[in-house]
Amino acid sequence: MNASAHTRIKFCGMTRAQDVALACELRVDAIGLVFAQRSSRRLDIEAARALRGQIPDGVDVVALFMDNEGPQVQRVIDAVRPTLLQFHGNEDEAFCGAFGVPYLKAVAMGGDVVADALSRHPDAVALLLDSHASGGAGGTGHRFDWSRIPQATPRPFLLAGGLHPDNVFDAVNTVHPWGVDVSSGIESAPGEKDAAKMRRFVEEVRRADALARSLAR
Ligand SMILES: O=C(O)c1ccccc1N[C@@H]1O[C@H](COP(=O)(O)O)[C@@H](O)[C@H]1O
Repeated sequence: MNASAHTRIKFCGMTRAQDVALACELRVDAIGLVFAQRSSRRLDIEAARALRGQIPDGVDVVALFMDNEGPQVQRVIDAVRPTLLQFHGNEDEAFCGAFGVPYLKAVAMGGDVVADALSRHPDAVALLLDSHASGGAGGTGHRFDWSRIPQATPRPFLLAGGLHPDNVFDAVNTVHPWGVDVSSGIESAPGEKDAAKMRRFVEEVRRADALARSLAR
């Protein structure tokens, strides 16, 4: 058990100023802005720049891509200045590392997990274990079978996929992830976050952290 348990929280798919403001007030660790082509939460660069301007130093700004072209990724980096990139598609290590910005790499836990998928990105800051099958998008609200997570992972990992305020306490207690990532579980509609769900989600993660600390004493 970790005596200083602090599970990182990433709120993803933010599209509205009031949601970003509340996420910052709740002191989440990272805010995700989506640039994946097929997403209903996709932002254009101007909207993303405006939201980015609200986010204080110390909160990671994560730009999420899914098989976007390199020049598109670069345009977002130049205009939005994310502190982290998140690659959710079939991007290889060379592509992910080519932009000189630290990155998270999503691993598809929903299909046939290729044995070495977890080891392919030794330079990633962390892996993001999500419920999609390879080639599928995230942000679906579905969870995967957490028992598929190996005992030891080569990088720290964020747990994603189908998390919400009613299951995140169990998730943190069962899986002990480095962080949790949530999108639809704190929404009232795609891209529109629900203030009460955002608050409860953070409270439940911190309740799980407090339990972990008390068990470590
Ligand atoms: O959020 C999206 O629209 C999205 C689109 C394409 C790839 C990934 C996407 N989101 C990521 O998926 C996970 C899981 O989402 P959910 O909590 O199950 O709704 C989310 O954490 C985002 O990082």
